[in-house]
Amino acid sequence: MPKILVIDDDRDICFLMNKFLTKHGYETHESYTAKKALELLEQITDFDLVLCDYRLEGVDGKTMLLKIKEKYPSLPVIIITGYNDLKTAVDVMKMGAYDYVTKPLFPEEILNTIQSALNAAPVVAQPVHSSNGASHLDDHGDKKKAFTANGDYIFGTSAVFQQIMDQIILVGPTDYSVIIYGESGSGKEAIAQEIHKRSKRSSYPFVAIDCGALSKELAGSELFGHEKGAFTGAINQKAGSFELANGGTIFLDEIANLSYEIQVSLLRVIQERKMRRVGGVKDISLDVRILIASNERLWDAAQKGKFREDLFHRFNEFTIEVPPLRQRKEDIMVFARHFLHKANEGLNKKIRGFSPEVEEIFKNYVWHGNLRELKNVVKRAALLTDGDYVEDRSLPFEISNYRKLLFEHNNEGPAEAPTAVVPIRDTIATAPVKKPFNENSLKEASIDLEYEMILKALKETNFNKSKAARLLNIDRKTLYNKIKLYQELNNR
Ligand SMILES: Nc1ncnc2c1ncn2[C@@H]1O[C@H](COP(=O)(O)OP(=O)(O)OP(=O)(O)O)[C@@H](O)[C@H]1O
Repeated sequence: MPKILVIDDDRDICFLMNKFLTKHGYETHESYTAKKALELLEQITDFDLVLCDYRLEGVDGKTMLLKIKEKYPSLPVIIITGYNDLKTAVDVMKMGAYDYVTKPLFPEEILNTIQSALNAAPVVAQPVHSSNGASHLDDHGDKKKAFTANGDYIFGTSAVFQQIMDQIILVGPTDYSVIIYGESGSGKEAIAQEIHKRSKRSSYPFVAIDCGALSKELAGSELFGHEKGAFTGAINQKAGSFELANGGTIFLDEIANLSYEIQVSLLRVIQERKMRRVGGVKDISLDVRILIASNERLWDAAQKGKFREDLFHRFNEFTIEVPPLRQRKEDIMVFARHFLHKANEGLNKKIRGFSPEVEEIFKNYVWHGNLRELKNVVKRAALLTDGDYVEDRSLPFEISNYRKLLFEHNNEGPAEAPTAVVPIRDTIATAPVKKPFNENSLKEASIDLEYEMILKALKETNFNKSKAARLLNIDRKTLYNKIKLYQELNNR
């Protein structure tokens, strides 16, 4: 029976999750505080999954995630977050969370996410064997059909995605290292998997490692393995990711986060094509293709002294740039339909598509969390849809009202004639993390609270900004200034 740790200071949520998950055959343990959760993780060492609220009293989700990952790097962690914290959710994904679910919580949605987290091999993705692809992709020609080999990976229709696809086709069969650049959730790992599938290594493992989630202390052991007794806690001998990937491909996500020492070891492994486990004396021969991903330009990181230049040159054999979803709007509905098709399968539903309003909203929304955000929004909307089409009422408030929430960003001129427009959603997405009870962040916490009140007033007045300002007992200009300040704070 899989063991799940639920961490939430809302006791009702813990209670309900406990009841619901137990009914579905899981053993659950709950904790209302970060401290107790960490104690539980010390006592019970065989949890299969952690479900953790982002805003715990005194500790934010990032710190909590780091602590969990420090001890159990491959334990899947699902973060519970409000839509206001989406930017933060994106960040925790970068740090190795498996996925996030947004409040209000829907048990079925959580169950779905838990099941896919438990079914997903945490590190080693199995070689893919071909099966029938998704039907709606068939009219794109043979070459491209191959991309649906596991029925899961699809291609967009934008010119830029076509170009990415051509690059995958070109570089896939070679043994080149590839650097994949792109925002979080834009599909870098999916591209890496596709490259692997198209290589002669496809029947060997594909191992994905999130370097952002590796603590400095454990990174060596995670990547290169360790011998029994190599350090305190090394109770057994363990093979590292490189060894597991032997013959196949290793994907190092957020590579710039690796410490300098590990970068040195990595260079040695690449140059000599062999490695030693931590505490080991025997060399192990390696034949592994390395694919890497980064949010940050590695050349820039090298200039700042954060990333070794020699390592950069080793990897810099081929580069793929994945633009954010908002810059390839033609892809949005292609992916939305694909995710709906997958959600239908998972939920045993037959939703036929999206209402024209939803399509319009999707095309105009900013998608800071890229494909991952789109996938989660579609999954939830599918869950809430009873009819044939997904309607806008099934979307999160911030998305369905995105246009209404467009906010003038003009301090001086009349509000009616704005010179620039700043989507309020941007400020939501970059909301600073509230750190209650921390003296230093008291100011941030109060700004955050102000922002929530502003959003509430806008909702209550149906987005009439003058009325909202009156309700808040401030003038319109002050309202704009507050939003501007909020955004500046978040852009720091
Ligand atoms: N071409 C695709 N077809 C189908 N699903 C995709 C495709 N690309 C990405 N996805 C889905 O979108 C989500 C995000 O993709 P992925 O994990 O590859 O992004 P990423 O850029 O590696 O994110 P991060 O930097 O946060 O690790 C995943 O659930 C993935 O399955």
